[in-house]
Amino acid sequence: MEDLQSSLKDRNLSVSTITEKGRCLLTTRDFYPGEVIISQEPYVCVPNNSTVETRCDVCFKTSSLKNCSACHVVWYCGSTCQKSDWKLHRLECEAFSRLDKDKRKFVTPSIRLMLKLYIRRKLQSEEVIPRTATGNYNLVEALVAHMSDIDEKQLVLYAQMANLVNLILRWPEINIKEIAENFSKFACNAHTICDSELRPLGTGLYPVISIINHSCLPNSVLVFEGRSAVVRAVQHIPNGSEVLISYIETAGSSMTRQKVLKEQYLFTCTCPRCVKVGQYDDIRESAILEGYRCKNEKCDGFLLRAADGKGFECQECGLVRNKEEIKKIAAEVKLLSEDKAPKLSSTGNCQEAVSMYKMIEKLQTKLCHPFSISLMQTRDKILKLLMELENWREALEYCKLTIPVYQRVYPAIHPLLGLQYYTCGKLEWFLGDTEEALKSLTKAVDVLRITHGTNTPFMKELLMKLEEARAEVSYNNKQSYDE
Ligand SMILES: C[S@@+](CC[C@H](N)C(=O)[O-])C[C@H]1O[C@@H](n2cnc3c(N)ncnc32)[C@H](O)[C@@H]1O
Repeated sequence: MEDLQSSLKDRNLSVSTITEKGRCLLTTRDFYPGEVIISQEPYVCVPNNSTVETRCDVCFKTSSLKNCSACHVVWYCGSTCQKSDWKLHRLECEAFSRLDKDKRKFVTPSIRLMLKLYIRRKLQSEEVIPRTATGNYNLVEALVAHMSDIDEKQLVLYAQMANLVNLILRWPEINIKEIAENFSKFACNAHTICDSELRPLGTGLYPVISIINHSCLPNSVLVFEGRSAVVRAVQHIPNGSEVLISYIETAGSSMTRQKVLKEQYLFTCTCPRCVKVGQYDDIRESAILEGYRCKNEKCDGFLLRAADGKGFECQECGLVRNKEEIKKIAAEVKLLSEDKAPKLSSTGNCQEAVSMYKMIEKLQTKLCHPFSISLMQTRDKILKLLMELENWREALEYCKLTIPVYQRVYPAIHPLLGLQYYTCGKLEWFLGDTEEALKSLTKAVDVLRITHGTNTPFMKELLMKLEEARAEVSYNNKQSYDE
């Protein structure tokens, strides 16, 4: 802990404790939007490999992969990554090689993350690899596990997974109860590693980043540069403040956010958004984001349960929508969106998937408020499919439909909003509307330079596109002036 405090002191940070939250990370100077507060390499990480997608175990690339010729479980993109991983993989490889082929299919990413945790711990204690102030097993021991808060079913699952880890490693000194507790620690401390466009790639444990608590209105954002976790300020954070990130998708209503936080992270959030639960403004916002639309298509009022319980009443014009009618459409939406449409997308049937999602969109337009999050999510799916089909014009129409909802549900500096502006800009550029592209790319850069910095290949490409758009607009303006 002393090592950690002194390492954090050099970065103008310190660890403290808050009664209702446990440990927290505090600033010891002011931080400004876009500044890196802290970055950390993973203590352990794994790609989310499955039968449909495989990534290099070290850099998470998907191209030119070869699997380890001894265990056939782990994949690398080349000898550089393979060699850099050998000290750690050697022990894992021995263990996998002992396993029957049919047992190897039980080696999920979570099991591998645990195996890697124990291997790293062993190698550090034997001084085969160095321990550092921000990368050592003591920091893992300090993570919250919430063992007394999790339900019986979950405990049984963790115990089964711990047994499997024991079966694979076969180390006499192993403590199964401790492994089960570590699975619980993973559940509320591990982070999903994403690429710059926030597509999930893997899972990692970053024990210092894990000290940072949650807010639904955070002052910082966590992004990844390769495997490194980077926390940047999204607003001015005065000296002595708590650094806060969001653990979840914050677009949902307070009730939805609270439910997710309670289920996965086992706490009740009291951030400035959550304290408003039950207040009129919060009820109204929830009804807009997750509720139904008015029967009168021209009215954009929000609906609340009618006093007689038989329907939902528009708070603007007083019209009541029948509960049974709503139930019927909602059931249709559920069937199509949870079953039929995902099946079509996952089998690469893009055109048919677009048609199916458009049917869902039509139903949701009848059912939901125009600012509904589920309608926005359906349109986002259509947008992505249309981009795969290279139907730029229609994709742009869908992108434009989603932006007002993004602007409503996310703060002005939020990576998802920046990325949506970027998509819009790219589509406008492809379609030759350079002036509009310049506006959208400028908005994207204004957000993403704060959340993502300016040094990654992703940001360099965006900045280059912006420069190109600027040059083209000024060339076009000059041409029309000369004429
Ligand atoms: C990743 S850890 C954060 C660090 C943690 N406070 C600690 O002592 O190690 C996540 C856990 O911290 C606590 N936590 C995080 N944000 C919180 C908040 N806003 N209010 C209350 N507890 C919070 C919850 O117990 C949650 O499961």
